Amino acid sequence: MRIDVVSIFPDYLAPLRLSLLGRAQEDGLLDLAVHDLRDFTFDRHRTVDDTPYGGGAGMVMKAEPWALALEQVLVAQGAVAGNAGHDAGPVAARRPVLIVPSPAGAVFTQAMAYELAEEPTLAFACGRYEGIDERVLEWAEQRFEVRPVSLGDYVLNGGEVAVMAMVEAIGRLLPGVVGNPESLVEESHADGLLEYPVYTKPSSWRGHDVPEVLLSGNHGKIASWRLEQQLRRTAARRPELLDGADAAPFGKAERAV
Ligand SMILES: CN1CCCC[C@@H]1Cn1ccc2ccc(-c3n[nH]c(N)c3C#N)cc21
Repeated sequence: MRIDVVSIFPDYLAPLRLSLLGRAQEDGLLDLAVHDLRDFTFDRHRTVDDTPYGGGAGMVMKAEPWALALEQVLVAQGAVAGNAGHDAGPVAARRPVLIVPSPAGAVFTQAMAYELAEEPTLAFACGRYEGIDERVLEWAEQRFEVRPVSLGDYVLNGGEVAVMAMVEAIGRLLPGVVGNPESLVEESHADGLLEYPVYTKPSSWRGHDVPEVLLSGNHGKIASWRLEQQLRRTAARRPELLDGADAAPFGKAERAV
């Protein structure tokens, strides 16, 4: 998978070069390109923002630098020929996905991560200030499948943190990135439930003991205990998830904790 990220703070994305995703890039499983939006400005101050029409606090990100940056992304992702002129207009049949982090977007979910992990390319537009001139999204709609996405119901200062989280959630699903793909199956949200509690040595620690069933070697009992823990945790912490999960083994009575 190729991922292109456009930001005025490219160094914010540096942690994506570390750990599992860094190894994935070294192994050729993931190709990550980060573009500085200011490289697509031509004034002395490399201006990317201006005052909002209609008044109001703050500044809005100017449209032209974004169009130039996203046109370069289209070329880099092979969606258009490199010699396409300025604003070459609508492009190839398959429009690459452009994710625009925004508090006004659809909330990012594990299901979305799985869906996006199937894409050959992804592009991310990290806004700042009060946001990006809306006409950029209108312009981009003819060239990308534009997806406004929110990390959650709280306000950040820009899109970079959201992109870091989304790229990690998506990247770890790519084949070969996580050492043991089995571990992807049992984790939170993979089956619609929160994950069960985990323990390691010593079996007794400061008066706290590991649940006996986990020391029994009885894999059937361990599996049942873990599913029960998932259901109890989900019922207690995220009851709204239980409507979509496979909670058949337990009636509503067992779900209440
Ligand atoms: C604060 N400031 C004025 C109010 C509107 C937002 C703006 C800041 N800001 C600019 C671009 C931008 C992109 C994403 C987010 C964002 N916030 N919360 C999320 N879950 C987000 C995502 N994903 C915030 C952003």
